[in-house]
Order: sequence, then structure tokens, then C-alpha cells
Amino acid sequence: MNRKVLTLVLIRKLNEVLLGYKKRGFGVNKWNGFGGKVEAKEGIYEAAARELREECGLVVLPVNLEKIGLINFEFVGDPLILEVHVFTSTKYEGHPFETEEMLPKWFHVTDIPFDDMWVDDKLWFPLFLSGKKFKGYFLFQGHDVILKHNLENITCF
Ligand SMILES: COc1nc(N)nc2c1ncn2[C@H]1C[C@H](O)[C@@H](COP(=O)(O)OP(=O)(O)OP(=O)(O)O)O1
Repeated sequence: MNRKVLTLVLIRKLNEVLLGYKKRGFGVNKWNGFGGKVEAKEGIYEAAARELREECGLVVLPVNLEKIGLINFEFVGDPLILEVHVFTSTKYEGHPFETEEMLPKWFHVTDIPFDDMWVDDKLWFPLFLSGKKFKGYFLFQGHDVILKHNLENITCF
């Protein structure tokens, strides 16, 4: 099995979460956090901060990112496992702006657009929103059907 290591950053204000509408590439036309591939010789926290800046202009110091999740995604017929490291932060600088990849928007925590997000999000977002940490695995058939999954609450990374 090959692995692709990716980041996903969810910026929070008191009762809001910043999501971005993906304009191209993997997950196009879905709302998601900000993130992407960890480059060679780059740390995961540094990659998370870089992707956030590139995709919506917000600046977060890697030290201000809190790792809250680790999810492995597998797709039937594809030998590539996506290893996604999920982070959150409330300490950022700047104002989010639209880029070639993402259109950012704040959502109230009671109004997350799950119908226009990856289907797995419905399962683990409640853990994130309630301040829990988690590890998970999802097996997808295509991009819309979860065949199998497990999700566990953990105390720390
Ligand atoms: C399959 O379920 C997923 N759910 C959620 N919520 N997020 C996911 C899922 N699979 C991948 N992701 C995240 C991980 C990353 O944040 C993005 C994908 O990043 P992308 O493929 O756009 O990475 P880049 O480095 O920007 O692009 P290239 O690989 O084309 O350079 O989605």
C-alpha cells in the first residue's frame, strides 16, 4: 500500500468554523477545511500552516496548531491510502480571502453544511466540535459511499 500524507485545518472562532468551498481538484464542489499534501522534507505542522496560508491567506504559527485527528481513507480499487492529519486553531492572523483553490466562509457550529461535504465529516465533525480528539478509518466506494469505518476517541496524540 502506498500512502499520501495530507493535512486538514479547521479554524475556529467561538461559535463558528471556517470552511472553504473547493473550486478544483480532489473534493471539488465540497466544503472542507484547508489542507493538502505534505511535501518532501516538510514537517506536518509546517505543511498544515503553509496550505492554510496558500488556500485562504490566514497565517497560523505551526506551534499554534493543535492536532485533533488522524484519519486513514481507502478507496476500493485504489492502492493509495490517504493519511489525513487534522488540526484546529483559534490563533490566527489575517482575514480569509478567496484563492484559486478555495472560497472561504464562516459557518455557525449549528449550521455546518454537511450535505455539501465529504460524507465522513458527519461522523467525526461532532467530535471536533465538542473538543475531542480521534483516530479513524474509512473505506469508500467511489466518493459518496462509506462501506466500512471505525472511529475512536483518544485522549492525546
Ligand atoms: C475522503 O474523505 C475526506 N474527507 C475530508 N473531510 N477531507 C478529505 C478527505 N479526503 C481528503 N481530504 C482532505 C485532505 C486535504 O486537506 C484535501 C485534499 O488535498 P489536495 O488533494 O487538494 O492536496 P493538494 O496538495 O492541494 O493537491 P495536489 O495533490 O493536487 O498537489 O482534502
